[in-house]
Amino acid sequence: MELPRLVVVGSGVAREVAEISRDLKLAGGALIVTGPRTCELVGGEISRRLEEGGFETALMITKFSKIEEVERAERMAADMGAGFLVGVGGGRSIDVAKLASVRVGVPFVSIPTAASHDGICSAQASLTIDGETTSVSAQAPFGIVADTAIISQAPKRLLAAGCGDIISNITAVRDWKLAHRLRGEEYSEYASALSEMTARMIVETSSELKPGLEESARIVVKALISSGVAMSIAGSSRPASGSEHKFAHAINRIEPGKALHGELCGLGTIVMMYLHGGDWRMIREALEKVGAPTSAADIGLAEETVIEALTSAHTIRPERYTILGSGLTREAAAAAAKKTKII
Ligand SMILES: NC(=O)C1=CN([C@@H]2O[C@H](COP(=O)(O)OP(=O)(O)OC[C@H]3O[C@@H](n4cnc5c(N)ncnc54)[C@H](OP(=O)(O)O)[C@@H]3O)[C@@H](O)[C@H]2O)C=CC1
Ligand SMILES: O=C(CO)COP(=O)(O)O
Ligand SMILES: [Zn+2]
Repeated sequence: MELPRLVVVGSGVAREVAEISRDLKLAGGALIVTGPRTCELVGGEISRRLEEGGFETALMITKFSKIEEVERAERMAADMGAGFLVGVGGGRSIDVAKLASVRVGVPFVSIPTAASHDGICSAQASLTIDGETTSVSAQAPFGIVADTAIISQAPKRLLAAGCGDIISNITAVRDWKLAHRLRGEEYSEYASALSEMTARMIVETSSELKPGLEESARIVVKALISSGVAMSIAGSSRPASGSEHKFAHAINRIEPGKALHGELCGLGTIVMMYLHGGDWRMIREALEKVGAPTSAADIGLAEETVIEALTSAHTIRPERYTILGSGLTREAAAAAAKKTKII
């Protein structure tokens, strides 16, 4: 079980990045992997603070979490002889830095700029390899620096997406239990209990979570970290990624970049909860309260895309057994989507 050495969550903590790096006994240059927007907002500042603290830095701007970008980061890290990698931004930048760091054999520091995904703390990286979203074993961040002053100022869609990614743990755990019972898949009570409890806490506080509030950013970031710990306990993304994630990945395969990861996972959770015979209205209400989309129309998806994703989702990572089993018929997919009002 790989867990971070140090997790710092609070207002203004990004300013202490050099001191935190020294506390972690990090040495040598830092390759900072960041996105175009997040570089402007935070990445440049992190670089300046590290340089002032005596660390040499180089910046790599990435737009895609693709394996080619990981290879580019590896080359840049090797050229500068980086002692550690830093991911500054959303899930894509963090995943690229995370996987490149383990391939180079150096530690990795995670600096999220939004509470939008639970890869902040996980030891997995989700990347596009040969056009497919693939979950790759990487390493847990050595340190996490989550500055709630920065995170609370991110666009409100990102916070809502983060809630969707956490709420999706409810169906992910149901799928895991099903696979354990039907297929004898290895199962961890601790990982599943932590994952489920984290999701329940977000459902219970959903009416209090407001964009722009540091307290809300803190609650969601801590839940995302907790979800990442559940993945570390399991040694895979199983406690946080089931049928609803397959649906999200299927949508991305049909219409890439149409919506945020957590938004699609939230939408998928509504319909997968229905298939599990659970309280899908409770999921829908919680998503509504946090301002996340609850229908295809909310994110500009065509009904046909949703039906196609529902009927093809089981083909994604087929070894991961879920409620989708060997697939839904077109009629069943359309009926489930209509019943749950996602189309
Ligand atoms: N490894 C794991 O365990 C997990 C990985 N993931 C992966 O993470 C990704 C999803 O992450 P997500 O963060 O939703 O998506 P992105 O990384 O694509 O970020 C979405 C957008 O938000 C922008 N952004 C981030 N922070 C701010 C901010 N403070 N202010 C303004 N804009 C900001 C980014 O800017 P910029 O253009 O600068 O990047 C980007 O354009 C997916 O690829 C998913 O597969 C998700 C869950 C778990
Ligand atoms: O997104 C994840 C957990 O929230 C994990 O991603 P995968 O679906 O790629 O395993
Ligand atoms: Zn996810």
